[in-house]
Amino acid sequence: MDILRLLTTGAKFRGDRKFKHDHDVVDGKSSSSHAEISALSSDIKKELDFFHDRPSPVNISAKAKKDKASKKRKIEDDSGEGTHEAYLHDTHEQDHKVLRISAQDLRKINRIKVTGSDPPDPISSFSDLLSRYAVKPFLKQNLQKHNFSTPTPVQMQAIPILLEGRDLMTCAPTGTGKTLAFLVPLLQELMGHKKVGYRAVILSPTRELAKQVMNTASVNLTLKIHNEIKWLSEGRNFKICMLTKATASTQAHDPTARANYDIIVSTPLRLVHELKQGHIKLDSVRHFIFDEADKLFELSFLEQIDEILAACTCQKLQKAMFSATLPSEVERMAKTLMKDPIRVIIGTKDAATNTVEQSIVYTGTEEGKLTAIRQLISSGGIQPPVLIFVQSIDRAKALFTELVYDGINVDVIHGERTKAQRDAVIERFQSGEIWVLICSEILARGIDFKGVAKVINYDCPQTVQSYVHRIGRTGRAGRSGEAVTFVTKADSEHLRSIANVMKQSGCKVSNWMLKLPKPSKNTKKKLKKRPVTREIISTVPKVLQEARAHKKYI
Ligand SMILES: Nc1ncnc2c1ncn2[C@@H]1O[C@H](COP(=O)(O)OP(=O)(O)OP(=O)(O)O)[C@@H](O)[C@H]1O
Repeated sequence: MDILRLLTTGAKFRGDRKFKHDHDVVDGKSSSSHAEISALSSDIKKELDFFHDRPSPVNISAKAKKDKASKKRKIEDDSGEGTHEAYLHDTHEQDHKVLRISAQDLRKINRIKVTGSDPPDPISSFSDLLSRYAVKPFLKQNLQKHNFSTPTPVQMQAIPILLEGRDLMTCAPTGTGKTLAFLVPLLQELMGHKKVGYRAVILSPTRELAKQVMNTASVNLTLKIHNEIKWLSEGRNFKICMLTKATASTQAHDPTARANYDIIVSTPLRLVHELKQGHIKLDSVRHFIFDEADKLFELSFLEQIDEILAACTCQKLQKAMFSATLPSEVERMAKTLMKDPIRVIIGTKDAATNTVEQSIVYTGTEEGKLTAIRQLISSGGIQPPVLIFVQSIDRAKALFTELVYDGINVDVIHGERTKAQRDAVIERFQSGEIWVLICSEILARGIDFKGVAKVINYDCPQTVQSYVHRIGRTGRAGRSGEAVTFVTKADSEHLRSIANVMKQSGCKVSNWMLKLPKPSKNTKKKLKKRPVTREIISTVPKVLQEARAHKKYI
């Protein structure tokens, strides 16, 4: 028997939940409410509790239990090093218990692994920033105002490292707040410099080069960063140059405006273009952030990264890289650019976020996928908002045509749609007007859609990194999510590595999947160059397909 057939029994769709919750989410009644995060996280295990809404193990320690009346207490520091105050939150913010735990324990509880020379202790609360680093009060106030009460593990460790001026390489799961982890120290540091033009660069990758001149992902990534800078810097006048095709012709060129800007947020291609035109100078840049760093260190970007770094001539250039995946070869390469870097891994390297319930469905054939998705929908197993990933633009269009004919509230985003169309689709998806969004790899990274309930990998991702980033569009900021991956026989080469990711994040996986043979180096190379060839998505007879082709749906 084909072992892949066994996967069919692994199908697990929940039809018991109604749409009400998701309506509330997309209506904004409960989008990213921290009350909800709190409720959800009470169900999750301690190591998954990135957002600390669940009482900490130290909170329920025997010592803490003994002395309930006391607001402030001390826990002996067994390690004898790095003792500091830790705020462990009760459900009511004002009811803090101030405990003393070691840096070691704090790291252990939060699964923070640090290597490198003399790393600073992690912070345990945003208040630590005031007491230890005298950060400007506006940062703490803005965090509070926007309900960010406790740092996530990556923030606990990355913020002090950056505040101490060190270079940093970070790998932390998707949706765990890496953006704030670099923005908080960056804004603090910028407050201390003289305004002399661009002093910080935040680089985000474009999705694909050449053919897909489609910048939705990168534009939205840079937009995400831009938005976070905006609210975090409320009350202060930071000027951000978001380098896109549209803005490049205006703000970046104007020498008076340039002198006032503090931060450039850009993609490598755009920045190199502006450098070559002589429109931008980076000689005052002191801080360099590589967001989605592993993508930026792919071969296709290296030349541009070199050119950009060569333009940053300031002696004191701090570099930091962040990603949810960090392949070893990328890490090796990145290390050569850094000075005595500290390496921070949250949980396990290249792991999926633990807040996503992952499953695999063997569908046999391409046709089987359509049947599976229709079954999923008719059984009430899809709770919006849902993201469906496919392998190519053509497949995105074909699946859209199929699903729209089924009367599903669906739309599609790909490189052949205009920028205005793409922006409109994203806005409608975020507002809840569209329930199901079909997309190519383009939306796999970085995008912080609020409350995506489910990710469906209609086409199996071709690398572990792609899998981790795609499913990371759900289960963000401590919320729970689901991810289903459809596989056919053609995907058998990828199954083992996906099964490993699932196992690492605590999902049930059949042993035989983990025991599948490793693909050879040659096969891996081939797969990298050319993704699996798939049959056309369609259950419609050819005659009808042709008739449809005359109409314009997209
Ligand atoms: N300390 C915090 N408490 C609660 N929510 C937070 C905290 N920090 C960040 N968030 C929220 O978590 C969400 C995910 O953050 P962010 O987009 O920075 O994740 P990420 O780690 O960069 O993910 P990805 O790897 O997918 O890009 C955002 O909505 C952000 O506002």
